[in-house]
Amino acid sequence: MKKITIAIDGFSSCGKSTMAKDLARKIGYIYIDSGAMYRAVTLYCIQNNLFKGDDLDLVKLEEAIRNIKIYFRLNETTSLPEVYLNDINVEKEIRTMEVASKVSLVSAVGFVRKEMVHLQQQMGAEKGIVMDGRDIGTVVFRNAELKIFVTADPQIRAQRRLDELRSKNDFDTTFEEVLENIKQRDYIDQNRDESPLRQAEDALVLDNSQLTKEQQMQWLLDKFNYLTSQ
Ligand SMILES: Nc1ncnc2c1ncn2[C@@H]1O[C@H](COP(=O)(O)OP(=O)(O)OP(=O)(O)O)[C@@H](O)[C@H]1O
Ligand SMILES: Nc1ccn([C@@H]2O[C@H](COP(=O)(O)O)[C@@H](O)[C@H]2O)c(=O)n1
Repeated sequence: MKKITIAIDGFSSCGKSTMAKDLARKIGYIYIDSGAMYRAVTLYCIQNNLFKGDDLDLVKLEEAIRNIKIYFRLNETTSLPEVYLNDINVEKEIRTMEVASKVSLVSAVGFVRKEMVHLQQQMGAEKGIVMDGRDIGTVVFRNAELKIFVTADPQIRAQRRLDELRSKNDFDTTFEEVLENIKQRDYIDQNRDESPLRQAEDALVLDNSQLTKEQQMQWLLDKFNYLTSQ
């Protein structure tokens, strides 16, 4: 069967990667979490002291950006791609609240986006890919055959993320901190000049506030099956 490109965009912590990962596994496509790439650049900025508070040293970052090597490698046990920053697996380090609190500042920078989009387009050149993010259907793969825009109530998103943090033994972060981070990232992502978070005109919208993971997966699979049976 001819492979297609699937773009899943939407708000922070609304379940995009859960859906994208599950679908890719079911249909045998490559899965790419584009947010992990922006998180990896942010981790680089933190590790190299490019932040003074919320001020980012753009001159140093621009000098460094071409030497920041980001790629994915499959974890043989989980069969999921994991992100590498300059040859080090940083899959765990990029998921901290510190990175989450700074990533939208980094992803708003034009030259950072240019580099990441270029890499993402290379990864999807052969199709057969499910990529999730903020600008996949509007910028990275404008011609994607299937575009999904996911949303959910912020309070529900925050509770899901908090449950996840608790399951990873983070008992320090509060519900209010998670909610604030989600709202702040949504605001910056929607209001930045470079590729702001928008629903593509040809995207199908899914509000999964009241859906289980299984229900949202079935919804997505139905859309995929319908499209590829045409
Ligand atoms: N329908 C659902 N019901 C309950 N929990 C869900 C549902 N979908 C996803 N989750 C959980 O919500 C949390 C956030 O999901 P996920 O990481 O997939 O979101 P995301 O949109 O990719 O987030 P981010 O933009 O921050 O990367 C995860 O803990 C996930 O297991
Ligand atoms: N295509 C994308 C993907 C992500 N971002 C930015 O990265 C942040 C982290 O992404 P998650 O999916 O891991 O939450 C996100 O808040 C965006 O600022 C982006 O700009 N474009």
